[in-house]
Amino acid sequence: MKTLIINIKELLQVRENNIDKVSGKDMAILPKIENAYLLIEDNLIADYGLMDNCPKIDIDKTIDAQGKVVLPSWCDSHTHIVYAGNRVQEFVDRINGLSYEEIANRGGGILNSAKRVNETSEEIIYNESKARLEEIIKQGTGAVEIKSGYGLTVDDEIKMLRVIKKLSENYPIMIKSTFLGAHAFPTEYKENHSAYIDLIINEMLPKIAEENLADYIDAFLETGYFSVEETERIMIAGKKYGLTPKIHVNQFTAIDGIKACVKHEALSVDHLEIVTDEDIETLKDSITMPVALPSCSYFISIPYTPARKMMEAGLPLALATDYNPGTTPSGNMNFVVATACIKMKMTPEEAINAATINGAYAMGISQTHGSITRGKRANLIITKPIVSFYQLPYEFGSNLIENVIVEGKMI
Ligand SMILES: N=CN[C@@H](CCC(=O)O)C(=O)O
Ligand SMILES: [Zn+2]
Repeated sequence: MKTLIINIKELLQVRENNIDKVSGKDMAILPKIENAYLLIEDNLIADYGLMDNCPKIDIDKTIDAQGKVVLPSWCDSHTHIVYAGNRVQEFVDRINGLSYEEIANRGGGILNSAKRVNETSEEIIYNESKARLEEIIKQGTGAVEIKSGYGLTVDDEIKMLRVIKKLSENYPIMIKSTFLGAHAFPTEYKENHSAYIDLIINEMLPKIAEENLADYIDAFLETGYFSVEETERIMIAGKKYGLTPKIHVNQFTAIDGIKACVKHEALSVDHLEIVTDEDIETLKDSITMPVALPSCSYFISIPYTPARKMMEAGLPLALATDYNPGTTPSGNMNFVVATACIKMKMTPEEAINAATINGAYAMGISQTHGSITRGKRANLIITKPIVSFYQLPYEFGSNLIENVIVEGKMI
């Protein structure tokens, strides 16, 4: 099957030779071709170039993109879209003055969602989660990482991971699965942390590995959650089963967690609302991708990741949604990109690099996703007619996406 997109006003993120990520000053460069064509063969990008060189060959379908921008789909490297119910009441409680911490201390927060997962069947959780997945696909997400972490028992963590697996079997987009048993301590382990970590290591991990249910391992490294030492135990154990760490860290406090994550070669460190100069030094020359989650900062009114400072220090940065019922009930990557521009002062070029190729890196798929490169997956966003790609973050509340293509097929 051959599909040809013609008359593309701007074809963005064109990388003749594949790169795995962009860092520092290079983040400001978003290579593009104006008045371009793009040829898709089956599920892959076969060719692209100037319209003047558009191939005259037999094709099955032509799409005229006059006035429109085409770019690689968003790569959302951090979500928790498998959950049950919602936490609308906590949202209202926060408006009325309670903090995230106060709500968690009353048994709300992550433990609230864990209770809901426990009471809800796998089938219902699947149905609720697939609706979220379908929504983000329409919003331009072409690859997504999904975490467990609202189970917190052997059976319920496995239940969540099975739902993730089923989603990846039933939907065409790339889904990477992350085991987040270390998301919070269940009430019965509040005074006995090491027993819960033993449960993760000795019971959850072997079962997850046996059923091949996860690609990555995560922990919430934060004051009041998992300490540096506890997270190190989790990272070491996960690696024994081939699960690379991707860690929640520096959301509310900086407690030297990033150093431990870099030491254990985490693929990404995510949140980073609070970042010290030492953290930045630690991340330099590491393989670990810093990931910012601006919709979370927006929703629970916490600081934004200091993106400019990090990029000026030469670091790469990825952007993701953090779609979850507590701190970010939105999986809209367009809003993430706009908020990064508006609140974190990232340029549109930097934000799009962060949401495509760097997002792909943060879930280990930058060889196949995240740029317009021959041989990569044909996962594309086609916008409505717009003046330039700058209009995407500028009209932050509008849906400027006309079509999405996943694995070569229009959705
Ligand atoms: N911070 C830890 N985990 C999630 C939120 C968890 C929740 O409140 O349900 C996050 O990334 O923001
Ligand atoms: Zn998260």
